[in-house]
Amino acid sequence: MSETATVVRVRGLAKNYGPAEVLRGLDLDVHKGETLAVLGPNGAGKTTTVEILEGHRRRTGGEVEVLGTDPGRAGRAWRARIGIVAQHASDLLDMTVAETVRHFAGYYPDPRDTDDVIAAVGLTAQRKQRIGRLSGGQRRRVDVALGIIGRPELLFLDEPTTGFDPEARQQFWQLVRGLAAEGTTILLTTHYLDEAEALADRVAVIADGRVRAIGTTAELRATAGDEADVAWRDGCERTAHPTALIARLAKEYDGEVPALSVTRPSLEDVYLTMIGSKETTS
Ligand SMILES: Nc1ncnc2c1ncn2[C@@H]1O[C@H](COP(=O)(O)OP(=O)(O)OP(=O)(O)O)[C@@H](O)[C@H]1O
Repeated sequence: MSETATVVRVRGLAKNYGPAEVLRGLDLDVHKGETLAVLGPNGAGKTTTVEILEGHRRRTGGEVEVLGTDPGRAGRAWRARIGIVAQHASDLLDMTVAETVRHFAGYYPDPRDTDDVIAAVGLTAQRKQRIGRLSGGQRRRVDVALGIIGRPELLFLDEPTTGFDPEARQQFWQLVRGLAAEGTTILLTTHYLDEAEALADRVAVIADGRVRAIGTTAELRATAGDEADVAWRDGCERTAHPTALIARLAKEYDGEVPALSVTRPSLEDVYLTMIGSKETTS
């Protein structure tokens, strides 16, 4: 079965909102056990794509298979195999953290232990606090807890760390790495390139309703070619042959080149070029 290797298979996905064509032939595979990060500018269609994969939104056209099933027709058993941390936090009632997580655990056939999950998201001290009295970042952690309580095979994380302080982000990254190490397939959308670099096996860049590029961060960086910026006290130059330039400079200066630096394009530079907000050469 295709399910063993490919957990998500998308071909020619199209989505229109009225006259607006948001997705226009999007192709994407997510392999079993990998963490895939989806990047793209505001309005690129990341949430739309994720919600179609979750079965929460209808598509206009194309083929979609998630865990071997069309999410548009999937039932309860399929739903129990996926976990969702949506972009907009579920605003939950007057219940405490522990009550809420326990309540959601009841929806799944083989849930994780409630206290373990609360500890994993760093809310042990708040377990008896009402959700309404938590900070924004703490509420987001509850969302994460609810997303993983059912021991999902496939976890969707839509901008999960928005509003997290730096320490909470680091803790969350550890948590995601742990889930990945247990074999969970993870599809993550993010605006943070460092988050994509820290967590993702592969990165997909969505722009103009399609996947513009997909690969490891090293592969995406390599699309920038061999060019590097060489700068020194008396000048700077962009070149595909930085070593040769430095050798020449070393001769000119007869030894140490003053204030020498070599800079390769960052993932952010490559990304911004890809989505068209930055020129390739300066
Ligand atoms: N229910 C809707 N009705 C009409 N237009 C919508 C609807 N939902 C989304 N859109 C539009 O579709 C486009 C894609 O939205 P989507 O939320 O998928 O983008 P995104 O890549 O997740 O953006 P962000 O990075 O800002 O979260 C946007 O132009 C948005 O305005």
